[in-house]
Amino acid sequence: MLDARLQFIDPHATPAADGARPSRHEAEAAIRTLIRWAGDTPSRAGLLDTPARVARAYEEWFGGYAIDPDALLERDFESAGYDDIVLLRDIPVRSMCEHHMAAIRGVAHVAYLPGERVVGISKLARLVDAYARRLQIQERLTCEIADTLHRVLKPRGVAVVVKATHECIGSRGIAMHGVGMVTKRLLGQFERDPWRSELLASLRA
Ligand SMILES: Nc1nc2c(ncn2[C@@H]2O[C@H](COP(=O)(O)OP(=O)(O)OP(=O)(O)O)[C@@H](O)[C@H]2O)c(=O)[nH]1
Ligand SMILES: [Zn+2]
Repeated sequence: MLDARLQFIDPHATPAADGARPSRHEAEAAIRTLIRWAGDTPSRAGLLDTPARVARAYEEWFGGYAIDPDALLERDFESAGYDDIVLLRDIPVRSMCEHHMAAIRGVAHVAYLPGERVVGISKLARLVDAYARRLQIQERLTCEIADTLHRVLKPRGVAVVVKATHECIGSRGIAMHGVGMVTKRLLGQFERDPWRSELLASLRA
C-alpha cells in the first residue's frame, strides 16, 4: 500500500538523493540497531514487534512525501462574488523537526483573499498536513504552505501563521517545556494595509 502512495516524489524533498529508497526490511533492521544503541535488547518479547510498529508509524508521520500538494488544490469553485478574507483557524500541525526528528506540535492559521476562485476548506487543512508530515523546520513549513496556495490558487493574498512547540527544546537540550515559536508569511495584498491590519485583527478575534 505504501509503495502505491509513494508514486509522487516531491521535487523539493529529494528523498532518493542518498540512493534508492530502502526496503521495509532495511528500515526495521535500522530500528533494531537504534534499540541496541539505546541499550536495550531487540529480541526481548516486548520489543519483538516494535521495528514493524515503528515503520508503520513512520509511514504516517512522514506520509506527506507521498502527497502532491498542488494536486490538493486542483478542484476549485467560483468565488461567487465573495471578496473578503477566508480564514481557516487552528488547523492541527503534527510535524517532525529535521534536526532531531522530534515532534513539532501546534496549529496553523491559513487565510486568503479570493480572486476568481475558492477551494474547499478541507483542502487548506490537507495542504498543511501534506507539508507538516515531512522532516521540517517551522520556517520552511510556513513558507511552503503559503507559497503553494499563492502559486496554485492565485488569490489576491495569502497569509499563513504557525504556532508550535518543539519537543527538541522541550525534552532535551535546554529542556524548556512550553516554549512556543510563531512564524508567519504574508503575501500579495496581505503585505500592506488595509488587508494586513484586517487579517491581524481577524487572527486576534
Ligand atoms: N529555526 C529553527 N530552529 C529549529 C527548529 N527546530 C529545531 N530548531 C533548532 O535547531 C537547532 C539545531 O542546532 P544544533 O546546535 O545543530 O543542535 P543541538 O546541538 O542539538 O542544539 P541544542 O538544541 O541547543 O542542544 C537547535 O537550536 C534547535 O532548537 C525550527 O523549526 N526552526
Ligand atoms: Zn529539533
